[in-house]
Amino acid sequence: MSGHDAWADRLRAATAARGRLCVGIDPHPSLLDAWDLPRSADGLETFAELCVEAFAGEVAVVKPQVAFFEAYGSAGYAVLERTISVLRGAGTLVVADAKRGDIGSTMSAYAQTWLGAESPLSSDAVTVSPYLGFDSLRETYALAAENGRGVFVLARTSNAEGAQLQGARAGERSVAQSIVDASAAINGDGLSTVGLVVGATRDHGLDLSEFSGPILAPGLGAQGAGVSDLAQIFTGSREFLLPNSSRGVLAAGPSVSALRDAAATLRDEIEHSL
Ligand SMILES: O=c1ccn([C@@H]2O[C@H](COP(=O)(O)O)[C@@H](O)[C@H]2O)c(=O)[nH]1
Repeated sequence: MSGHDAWADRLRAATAARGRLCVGIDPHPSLLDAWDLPRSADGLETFAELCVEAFAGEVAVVKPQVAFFEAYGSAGYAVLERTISVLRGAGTLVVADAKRGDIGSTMSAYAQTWLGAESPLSSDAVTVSPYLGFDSLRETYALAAENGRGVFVLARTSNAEGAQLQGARAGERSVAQSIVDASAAINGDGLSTVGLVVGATRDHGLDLSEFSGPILAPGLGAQGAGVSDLAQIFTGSREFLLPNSSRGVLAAGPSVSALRDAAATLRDEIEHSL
């Protein structure tokens, strides 16, 4: 590492202070409608500003869904840059949900974009897909560790369609289990740079006993998972669990106080249940 606090230490401190909830910023067109905002870059900007006002400094981790910003081209990216920067400036950790995955040489460019210290999109962590090969992400893990950032690798996603690929056998174990085991091996350096994405929507069937890094668990609320499911699904992995809800919280908008209250209520339920 080069002069940065380790990602895992920053994440532990943030969740100890503000709870484990990760709130998503997912500006779905239908949410722009519901918030009486235009389906345009201006509407996106107002949406993001209201979210930032509600969540910055209040919740530990915020996860902007890059797809909904990308949809507006360069103007959308400009909004995303400001969103990330203001959240991070307020001490809220940002996980960019970009789900990047490519051959290693191209991954290096993606890694610089999301984890490089000088990038306008510089985030605390990024989601990545290992399905071009876990080892194609090696340089991404290395850059994350060097810069005190994190990476969340898709292991067992929250959607039902993921089962066919992720549950397929790779020798003695499932493909998803091989991702878990390879991630645990990288974290053997003690930095916990590599986190997993494991959906909260069902029993994942994974052996997480050797994995001590953070686990991002989407699926609460709109996808049907409940807070009461978390403790059972993630037995043994509760300390470093980041349950995620996006639409479930955003449905409370556009009122900033209602958004903040919705996040605080869910966070308290999570802390109580875990
Ligand atoms: O397995 C996964 C990985 C990522 N996601 C993302 O999380 C949010 C969930 O949004 P909700 O509105 O709470 O359903 C969204 O950005 C997904 O792309 C996921 O759901 N499952």
